[in-house]
Amino acid sequence: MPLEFELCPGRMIGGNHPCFIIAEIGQNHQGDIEIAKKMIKMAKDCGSDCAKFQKSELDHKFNKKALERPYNSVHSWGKTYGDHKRHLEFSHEQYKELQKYADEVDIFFTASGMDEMAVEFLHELNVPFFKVASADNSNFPYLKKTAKKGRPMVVSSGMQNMETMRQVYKTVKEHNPNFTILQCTSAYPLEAEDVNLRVLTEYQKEFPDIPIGYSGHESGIVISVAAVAMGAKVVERHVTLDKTWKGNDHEASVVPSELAELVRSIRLVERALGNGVKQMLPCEKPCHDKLGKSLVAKVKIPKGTVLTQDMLAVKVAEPMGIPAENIFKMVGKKVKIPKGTVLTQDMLAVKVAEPMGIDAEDIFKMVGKKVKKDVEEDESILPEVVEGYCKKRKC
Ligand SMILES: CC(=O)N[C@H](C=O)[C@@H](O)[C@H](O)[C@H](O)COP(=O)(O)O
Ligand SMILES: C=C(OP(=O)(O)O)C(=O)O
Repeated sequence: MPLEFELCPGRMIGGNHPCFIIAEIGQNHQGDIEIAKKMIKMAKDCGSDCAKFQKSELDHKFNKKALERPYNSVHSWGKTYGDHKRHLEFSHEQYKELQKYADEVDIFFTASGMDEMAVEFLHELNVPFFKVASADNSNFPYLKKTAKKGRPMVVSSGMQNMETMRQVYKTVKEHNPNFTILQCTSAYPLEAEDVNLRVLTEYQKEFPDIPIGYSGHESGIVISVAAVAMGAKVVERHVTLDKTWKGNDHEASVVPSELAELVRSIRLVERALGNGVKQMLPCEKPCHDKLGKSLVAKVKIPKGTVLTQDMLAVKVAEPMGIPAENIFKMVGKKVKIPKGTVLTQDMLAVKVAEPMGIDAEDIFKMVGKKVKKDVEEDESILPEVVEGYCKKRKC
């Protein structure tokens, strides 16, 4: 059983706990705090566990030239990348307001700290856990500092290979046992061929003592649901109010109806995953009673016969006999008279018996009568065992 830990106050993840679903609002709020609040409410209404943002201290995340680089994309909110990012970045005060709002709405609130200074701020803000965005999974000084703060961590693994992820695991583990690694491919939107859900299985082998999860950027919800079937204990998806809005992530996001369906589907799949113990369940009884196969005699089998396989057939039988799967165990066994058998003369013998059974002189009267309980070979046939047999001459 992979490790489980408390990711948010009162909310465990891993093991058999429900998958933790993160609605990644990211920068899909268009730089508008009212839209951001609407999205927090929407995340809650759709059943997600957490509303997440992206917090950067832009002068720490980017160098000067990177902020000055022209950003000519249709998704740009400014002439330079710096202008674009400044438009989308909420201030500390706005973060406090959003956190308060999330608290009122009753949904966990956090953000990825996109640089060390942002992590400092989020630590002061007392977020329940730190999200490490893919761009920081190779930022080892950041990982070490963040891990040392002692809050649980969700570490994404986009743009990375296994060797570096092993290093990430070791680095975080050294300072903090409570973290999860998410399989992620950083492309927007992500094609199915590039999702690589099997990495989840590899992660679980490589890192058996932490829960694993999935951060998806594909269109639709099916792949994220499949990730849960493959063992993801955390699922993160970008959310939007409109996929056609300006912004790099909207197309790879889910709209409210999809988010609600994603949550429902994940909860359904969780119910369906079960405990892995293969057994016939009580709910299968009606089907088994109607169509379950059992052993029937292919030929007349007199009492005392040693069974061979060619005497037996497998059928839907009324009443149901010995379960079909026991056919090979039956071979070599001697036949007794089972309950309900109509007696024939060759099933009966006359002996000095203990206890004394039906009088020997009644042997012919027995033929054609049914036995009410199983009679073993050589067992006395008592009057009460034979249906309609009356010991007294008068009946
Ligand atoms: C790798 C990473 O950080 N990815 C984030 C999370 O998935 C994204 O939301 C980016 O912030 C976003 O795609 C950037 O778009 P633009 O460059 O238009 O601001
Ligand atoms: C970029 C982020 O996430 P991911 O790498 O999982 O897409 C993020 O959380 O800000």
